[in-house]
Amino acid sequence: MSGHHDHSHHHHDDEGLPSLEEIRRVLADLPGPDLESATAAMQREQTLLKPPGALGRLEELVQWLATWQGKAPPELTHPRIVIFAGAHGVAQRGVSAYPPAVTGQMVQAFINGHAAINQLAELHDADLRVHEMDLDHPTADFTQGPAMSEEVCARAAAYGMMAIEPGLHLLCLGEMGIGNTTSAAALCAALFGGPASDWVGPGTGVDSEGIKRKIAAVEAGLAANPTALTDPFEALRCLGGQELAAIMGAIIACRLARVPVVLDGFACTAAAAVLYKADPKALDHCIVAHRSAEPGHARLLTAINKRPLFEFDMRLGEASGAALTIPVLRSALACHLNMATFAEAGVSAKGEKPAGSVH
Ligand SMILES: O=C(O)c1ccc[n+]([C@@H]2O[C@H](COP(=O)([O-])O)[C@@H](O)[C@H]2O)c1
Ligand SMILES: Cc1cc2nc[nH]c2cc1C
Repeated sequence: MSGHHDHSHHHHDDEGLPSLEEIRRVLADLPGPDLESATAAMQREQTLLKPPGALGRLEELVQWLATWQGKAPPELTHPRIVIFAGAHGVAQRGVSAYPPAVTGQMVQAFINGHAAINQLAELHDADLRVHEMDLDHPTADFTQGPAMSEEVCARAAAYGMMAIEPGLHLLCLGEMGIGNTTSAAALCAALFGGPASDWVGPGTGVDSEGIKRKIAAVEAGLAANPTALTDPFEALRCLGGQELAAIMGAIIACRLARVPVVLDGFACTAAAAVLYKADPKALDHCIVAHRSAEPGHARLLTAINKRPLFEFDMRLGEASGAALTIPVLRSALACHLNMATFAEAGVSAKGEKPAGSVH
C-alpha cells in the first residue's frame, strides 16, 4: 500500500478542533464554482475534433474537474483514495453477515495489500490511505440512544478534514465498517423519511431474517433518537458512525481546498447526504461513482439529485467503485488535453461549405 495507515486516538486536548457548530458556520460560507476555469475548459472543448457533445459525460467530467480544482486545464496526476474504518455498536444486533471483528481484520488486509482496493489503487497509481477510527471503542448501539456524543462526532469530522491537503487533484472516498449499512439506512430514514424498509437491504449479504432485524434496528433507532429528525448533524451524531462523520468532514475540507471528490457506495453517500440536507449546494464538488447494488442507494441518489457514472452491481465498499473513476477521468482528460482542434487537423467544421462548392 502506498501512503499511510493512521490510528485515530482519543486525545483529551481537543483545542483547535472544529465543533459541529463551527462546521455549520463553514458550511454557510462554502466557496462556489470557479466559473472562469469552467468557461476556459468549455471553450477548448468546443474547438476539439468531434461533434459538439460527442464525448458525452466525459466532457462533463472535464468541466467538473476544472470547475472544482479551479484550474483549466485540470490535472489528475495526484489522486488519493481514503478509506475511513469505524466500529458500530449496532453491529451486535445480528444486522451483518459478518462479525464486527471483520472491520479491524479488513484494515489489516488493506495494510497488507490484500484487498480489492489495493489492486485498484496500485493499477491506477493512486495514493491509498486507511484511517482507522477508534475501532477499540465502537459507537453506542443507536437502538438505545445516540451512537455518539457531540464530542466524538465532532472529533471524527475534524479528523476527516485532516485527511487531505491542497494540491491533491482528486479524493476518492470510501468506508469500512461492519454494520454500517444499518447505520446508513437509519441516517437516510431520518434525513429523507419513508419507512425503514425503503432504506434497508442485504448489505454484506444477510438473509430475510437479517433484513427483518435491520428494519427493526432502524425503527428502534428512530424511536430512541427523536432529535435525529430535527437536524442533519444531529441525525449523523445519533445514527451514524465515526467513519461516516469523517467522510462528511473530508468532503467539506475538499471543498475548501479545491479538491474534487468522488463518492463510493451506500454508506459513503449517506454520510455525504448529511451535508446535502444542510445545504443542497454542499455536494456540488462531488460526483457519485456508481450505483451500488444496495437497494437504498438508488433512492438516496434520487434524494440528493446525483446521477452515478456506473451501474456495475458492486456492493463492496472500501472506495472500490470510486477508484474505478480514476481511469475514466484520465481518459476524459487525455482527450481534452491532446486532441487536435478542427483547424489543427485540417478537418472541415460543422456546416462548413464543401471546398470548391458553388453557391
Ligand atoms: O458500498 C456499498 O454500497 C456497500 C454495500 C454493502 C456492503 N458494503 C460494505 O460492507 C460493510 C457493511 O455491510 P453490513 O452488512 O455489515 O452492514 C461495510 O464495510 C461496507 O463497506 C458496502
Ligand atoms: C470481506 C469484506 C470486505 C469488505 N470491504 C468493505 N467492506 C467489507 C466487508 C467484508 C465482509
